[in-house]
Amino acid sequence: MEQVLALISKRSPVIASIFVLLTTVFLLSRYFGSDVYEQIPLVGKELGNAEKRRKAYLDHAQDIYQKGYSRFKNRVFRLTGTDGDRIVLPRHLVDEVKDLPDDYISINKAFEKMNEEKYIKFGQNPDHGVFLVHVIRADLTRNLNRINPQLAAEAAFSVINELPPCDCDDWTPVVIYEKLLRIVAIVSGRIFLGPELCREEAWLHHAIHFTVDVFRAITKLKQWHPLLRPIGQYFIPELRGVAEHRRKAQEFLKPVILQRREMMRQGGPLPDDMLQWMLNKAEESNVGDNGMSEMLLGLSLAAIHTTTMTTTLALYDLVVRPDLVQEIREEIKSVLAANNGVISLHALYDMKLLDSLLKESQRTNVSSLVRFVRHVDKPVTLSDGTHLPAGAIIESPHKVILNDPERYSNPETFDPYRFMNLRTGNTADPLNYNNKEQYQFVTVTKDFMAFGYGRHACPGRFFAANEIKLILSRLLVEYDIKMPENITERYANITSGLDEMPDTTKEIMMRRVKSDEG
Ligand code: HEM
Repeated sequence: MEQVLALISKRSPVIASIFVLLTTVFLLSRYFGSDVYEQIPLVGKELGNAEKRRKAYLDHAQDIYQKGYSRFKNRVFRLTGTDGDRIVLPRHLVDEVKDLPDDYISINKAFEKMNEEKYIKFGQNPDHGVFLVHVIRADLTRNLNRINPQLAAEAAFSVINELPPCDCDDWTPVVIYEKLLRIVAIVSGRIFLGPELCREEAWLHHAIHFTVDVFRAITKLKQWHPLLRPIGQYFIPELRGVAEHRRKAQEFLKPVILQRREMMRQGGPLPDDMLQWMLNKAEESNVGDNGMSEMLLGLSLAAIHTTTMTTTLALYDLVVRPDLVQEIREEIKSVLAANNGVISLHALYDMKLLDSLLKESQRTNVSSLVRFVRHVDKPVTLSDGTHLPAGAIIESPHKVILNDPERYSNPETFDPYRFMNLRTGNTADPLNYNNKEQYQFVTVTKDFMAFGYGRHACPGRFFAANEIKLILSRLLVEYDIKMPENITERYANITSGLDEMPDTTKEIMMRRVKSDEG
């Protein structure tokens, strides 16, 4: 070894350093791969050492979760992910830990690890996260009824403004993800920053690309071994993009925040948007201007990517089913007619087939194979005797649960009516919920965690659900959609590690509905 080192260090000190580093990584990965959680069965042992299991996880994580679930459905098991071992809890134990205090089981530390905080540098003070969730619950969700007309107006405007003209007589190919990204950013921005700023390119560009670069950078970082990520970061241009977009977005927000503070001092009427609701509470919660702009960016990050992905996935499911497009369009039109043409909260609630389609789309396109990811801050012993050591990552195997025939009959079939029929009692409920409204799109249960579970379940889901329904209903009333010539299959999702994402490069064909049909 010494001879090898001497030889290469003579030639190049850089190569020598890399050699030393790789050797260290190899030795450490053997160490980290050793059974630190011996009592918990390891799935995928036969794949080889920790590094081999990590690589297998990047390529076919779903098979490993499926294997673990088939063997240990109601027991704890573990597997090796991109960042070391992960402990997978059965549903009844998720219910047990969800009630533990945050200083035992933390979502923040899990987010930091999952989202590579070390390199992305969200910079979010944990108190800001608590503040943001509080404003979303107390102001955004509680006022959905009041803000719905603004949301509906912005959806109507931006759908037509952002999509190409798509002449009524000609089908036009549209890369729909790109368009939805802008539409979602504008419609969300209407409620986050108000009607003037939500369409400002200076904000839109950086809010959108900050979000896109963050998620791309995370995916790329995960390809590197954890110990090599300090080097890997320099090969990921999106990380520089993240820093640049954050800086530019903050430059944009600074004078906006100052102007709002001035308006508050003058005591005149104040805007009715998320920024203002946050500013109204900022003093009592000790949040400064920099924290405010960090939070607005964090809000866009939480809202834009998730909402765009969910809408794109549902459209991909819909566009290959022309009869369903027609049926949903008729539902929208009849609900509109019954509500004097106004898409009120009540009207959205009545769109039960659309709601069911969205939930079935989430069931079959999971975005992430796991949910309820938490970091164990203080050791915990569960009722079955399992010891969760401090530092462990725990989770629920979301995708395999959604494909378990005991919970969802014929899980391999995409059934857009599934959740509508369960809600109305048209099909028997294998889960025997007392309240069949548990099958609504926004409801979280231990059998359906698309929006998470427990006290940290997504607080923005009510807003997101309304926004998605408003955008899709406007799009379907204004446009015909179909697949391009000679393509009949739904566009396949792209998978890597835990992620299952829509292919964001795909086109669908669009045509403006002739006005007498509209
Ligand atoms: C379809 C769109 C969305 C999806 C699929 C989604 C999904 C999720 C999930 C899975 C979590 C983690 C929950 C857990 O682990 O228990 C979460 C947390 C969160 N989401 Fe969403 N989300 C969406 C839209 C939004 C929107 C529009 C907002 C803001 C208005 C938002 C704000 C948040 C926040 C602040 C958290 C952290 C909650 C906490 O730490 O307590 N999300 N979301």
